[in-house]
Amino acid sequence: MTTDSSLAPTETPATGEQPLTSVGVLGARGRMGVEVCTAVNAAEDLELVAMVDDGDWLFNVADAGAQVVVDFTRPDVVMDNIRFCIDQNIHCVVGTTGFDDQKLATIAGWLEPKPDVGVLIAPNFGIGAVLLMRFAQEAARFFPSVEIVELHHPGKVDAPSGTAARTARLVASARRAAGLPPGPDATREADSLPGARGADVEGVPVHSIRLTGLVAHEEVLLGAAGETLTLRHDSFDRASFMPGVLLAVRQISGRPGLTVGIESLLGL
Ligand SMILES: NC(=O)C1=CN([C@@H]2O[C@H](COP(=O)(O)OP(=O)(O)OC[C@H]3O[C@@H](n4cnc5c(N)ncnc54)[C@H](OP(=O)(O)O)[C@@H]3O)[C@@H](O)[C@H]2O)C=CC1
Ligand SMILES: O=C(O)C1=N[C@H](C(=O)O)C[C@H](O)C1
Repeated sequence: MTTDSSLAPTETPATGEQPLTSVGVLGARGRMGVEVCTAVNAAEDLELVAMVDDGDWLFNVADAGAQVVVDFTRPDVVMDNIRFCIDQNIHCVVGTTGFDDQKLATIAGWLEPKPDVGVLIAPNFGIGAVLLMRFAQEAARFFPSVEIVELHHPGKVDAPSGTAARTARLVASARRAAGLPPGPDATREADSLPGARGADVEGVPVHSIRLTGLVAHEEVLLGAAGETLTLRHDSFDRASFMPGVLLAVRQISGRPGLTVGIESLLGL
């Protein structure tokens, strides 16, 4: 165990005579990759067989016999990595961001001739962040105003964050299902500076902050007459993502096809 989380799904199962699951990590020297390698090394039922940080060495994960690959790389390379793994019959657990419906459909198409291969893509492996998304979805229809603020370390390459984009889509979808307009009740026409009101994700404003000292944080602000509700999640350490990553690594071989998010693995 690499974390002090008490959540049952993160506990290393008793191994007995079970064979170890061979894991390869893509982006192994990155901020997340280092943490994943440490977590896999510490898990009694998993074996770290390949660490890759360069697309040219991708074949290493296949040569090393990886059964599961964990990808924390970059939005511009992750599709090639997933394609390679599917072709090699290797299950994928993907934390890299940047997926839209079109890319997910492409991956689903690649999986069609490979009925035994599983790909799980999660914009956030933090249990608290997953719950925040669920709570925001639940609350969205009760408030005419919803805005999202995501706050991250300055090295983050993408904006808005994958988590904020997914939260906004879930909120918009919950509001549509309730017969409400997806976005807030505020006007945007009079913005005097472009960007002052944030990015527009399916009608929901998303504001991105990059600040030294931060890791990964998100707030969903909901407003109605005379009241507001603020939902906030903070990842102060990348260890917060490891229980979710290990849960996915352990379950992916039993979940063929494409899975988005770890909600179903958590029974949500
Ligand atoms: N789902 C979740 O819970 C989380 C998701 N993330 C996401 O994970 C991704 C990575 O984040 P982070 O670790 O901070 O980023 P880093 O930049 O720290 O790490 C990315 C790593 O990937 C390497 N890399 C680049 N191209 C390839 C390739 N073709 N094959 C293998 N490795 C490659 C990079 O090497 P080099 O530097 O040499 O280019 C680098 O070491 C981002 O999309 C981020 O948003 C982050 C945290 C949690
Ligand atoms: O880059 C990060 O750090 C993170 N990326 C993910 C995202 O874009 O949502 C998850 C988490 O916010 C950390």
